[in-house]
Amino acid sequence: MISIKDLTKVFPSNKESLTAVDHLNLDIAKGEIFGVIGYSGAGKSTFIRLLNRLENPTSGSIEIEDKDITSLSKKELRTTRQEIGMIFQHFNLLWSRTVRDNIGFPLEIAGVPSQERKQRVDELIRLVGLTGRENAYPSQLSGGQKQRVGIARALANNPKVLLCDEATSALDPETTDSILQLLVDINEKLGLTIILITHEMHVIRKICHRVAVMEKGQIVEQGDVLDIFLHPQQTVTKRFVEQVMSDNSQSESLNWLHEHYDVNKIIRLKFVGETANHALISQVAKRFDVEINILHGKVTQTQKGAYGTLYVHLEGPDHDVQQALEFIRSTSVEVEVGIHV
Ligand SMILES: Nc1ncnc2c1ncn2[C@@H]1O[C@H](COP(=O)(O)OP(=O)(O)OP(=O)(O)O)[C@@H](O)[C@H]1O
Repeated sequence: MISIKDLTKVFPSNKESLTAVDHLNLDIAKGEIFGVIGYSGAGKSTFIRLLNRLENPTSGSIEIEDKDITSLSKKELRTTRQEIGMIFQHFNLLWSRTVRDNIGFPLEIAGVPSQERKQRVDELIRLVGLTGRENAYPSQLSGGQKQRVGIARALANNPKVLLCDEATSALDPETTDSILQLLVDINEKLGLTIILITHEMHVIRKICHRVAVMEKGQIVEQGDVLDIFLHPQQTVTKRFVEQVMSDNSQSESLNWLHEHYDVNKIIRLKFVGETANHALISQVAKRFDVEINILHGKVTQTQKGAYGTLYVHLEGPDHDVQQALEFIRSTSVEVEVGIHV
């Protein structure tokens, strides 16, 4: 649905020009929730602003449903922009207008007659869960409610794609969850393609189907969210995955394990799907003359299913331990012997 080829944005400057987006190539399918993650300065904001031509590219092309939006005239661009909704970290609402009038604003600009506008605004208010707050002003709303207004406004003209620029970065964790859930609901209900940029891996984990990792204006790694979490290749990706996987209790537990067990007998199992490990552990215990103790584990949910890591300790005659390990390796579970903290 969206095909980006060799997209480049150079900001000229007196001293040295800066390449914020550097020959970026990406394809995004219809109905996907696609996340782009990167640290500050990676070029994410520039990239997303190129997608709706808030920035003009230096070179390259962006096709949305076979229309190259990099070669549109100003007039064509005005109508095409209605097909691309956008929400922002700081909401960008009109402070002197009520909820209803903020949501109706893009419809006014598009010349929608007032009766039809009213109907559409009512629908959108219900969709984003703002019933009862229609006549409030932005200053009277919580952060989550403001973002709901932002989402309703972005959806007003039935866009083909919704761009989210760090849409939950200004919100507390609970409100973040409710806004992310709203985005998932909208994606499922309307089949809307969503592209979001973020520096927070838990946002990617919770709602994205696929993810691209951006560094120095380029995409250095991309794939299904579950694959990226299980097999991150690049250093930057590994750091992002650790944001979600590691927590204090985990590193404390691993330190404790290191002090109390022979490290060569600690096995890390990586598995996909919650049930796999339960069946596996009991099978190993039944088939082989080994004692298997579960030491520590964590299961993480993504939009594409669960994955987890389990630390176990195997005790028994060497031969049996080796056979048990071979058996585990023959399943889809990955085995790493001798963890290092
Ligand atoms: N209008 C501009 N003029 C000159 N340089 C710019 C402009 N906008 C962005 N840049 C530069 O381009 C690079 C990428 O910035 P960008 O804001 O796209 O990154 P980002 O990944 O979104 O980071 P952040 O989350 O901090 O905004 C940075 O070095 C930034 O200073």
